[in-house]
Amino acid sequence: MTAARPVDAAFTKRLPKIELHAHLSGSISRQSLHETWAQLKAETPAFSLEDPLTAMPSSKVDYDINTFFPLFSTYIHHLITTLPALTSTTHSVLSSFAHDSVIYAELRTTPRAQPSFTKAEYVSTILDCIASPGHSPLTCALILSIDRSNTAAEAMEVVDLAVRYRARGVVGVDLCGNPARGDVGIYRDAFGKAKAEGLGFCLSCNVHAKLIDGGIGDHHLRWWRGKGCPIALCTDDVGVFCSPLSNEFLLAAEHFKLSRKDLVEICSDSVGMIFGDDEQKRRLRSLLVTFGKEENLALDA
Ligand SMILES: CNc1ncnc2c1ncn2[C@@H]1O[C@H](COP(=O)(O)O)[C@@H](O)[C@H]1O
Repeated sequence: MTAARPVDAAFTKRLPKIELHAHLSGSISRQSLHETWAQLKAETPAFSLEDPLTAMPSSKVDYDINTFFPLFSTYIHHLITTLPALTSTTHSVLSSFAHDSVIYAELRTTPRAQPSFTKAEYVSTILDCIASPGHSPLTCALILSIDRSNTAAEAMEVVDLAVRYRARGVVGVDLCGNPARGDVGIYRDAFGKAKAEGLGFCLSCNVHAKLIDGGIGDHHLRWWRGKGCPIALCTDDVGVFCSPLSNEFLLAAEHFKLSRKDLVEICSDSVGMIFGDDEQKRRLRSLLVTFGKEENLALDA
């Protein structure tokens, strides 16, 4: 029977997936970073940053809590310093998700200012990319992150930007950055305002950066699934860890003995967790139902 066929990479690739936790700068591929670097190098020959293909070799994915966060603060963020670079890297992220059959993504990013743009322009430019056609059937929403290195005033600025750009697709705020740093208590007012404004927020951790003990099999997915809790599989930083969402589904199927039907059900559960509106939820559910029929999977109604 079709439903009993084992999960394979082709199945998880074509499965219409929901990405609820991806950091924008961490989702940029090495190739896209390299193209940005080459452009900067051509414009400014004195530009001294190392080529991403050398600084982040494709075989290197073993970043841990000590090396992961400095990768952004000392390197990746120094490559995205112009609005054209932000635009091209954002489009490359959207295109990669679309090619991996992601049908809805909530991208998160910390508003950053540079000499050539303000934090508001940073957010607005990303929203322009998200709104532009060309990545169908992927649709995206934006979550603005408070980084644990932010001051209380900067955190409030993030929430103010989220409120200002809500009508253009900002759906929530989150807390990101090195969990070993800072005192999150200073963000009480900022999160209080986000809550009062009805913005969504969520938090996470992962295996690769050694933010949990053990390996994939020890992930808390097993515990939550056993409790009947809906779960969502997400990538966090596909540009750094090189594990697209389709691969996360494949790993989950292998390590937790999940069937094709289980994986579609995880996607359906994820739909219930999006910050998007009911119309968006209906669109995603309909795509999943169609997929289930095409794959001959006996899904619950
Ligand atoms: C491994 N799990 C994680 N835990 C916590 N924070 C993370 C993270 N992965 C990424 N970030 C946060 O996202 C920023 C990069 O994207 P943006 O420049 O904001 O788009 C990083 O600086 C880090 O603070």
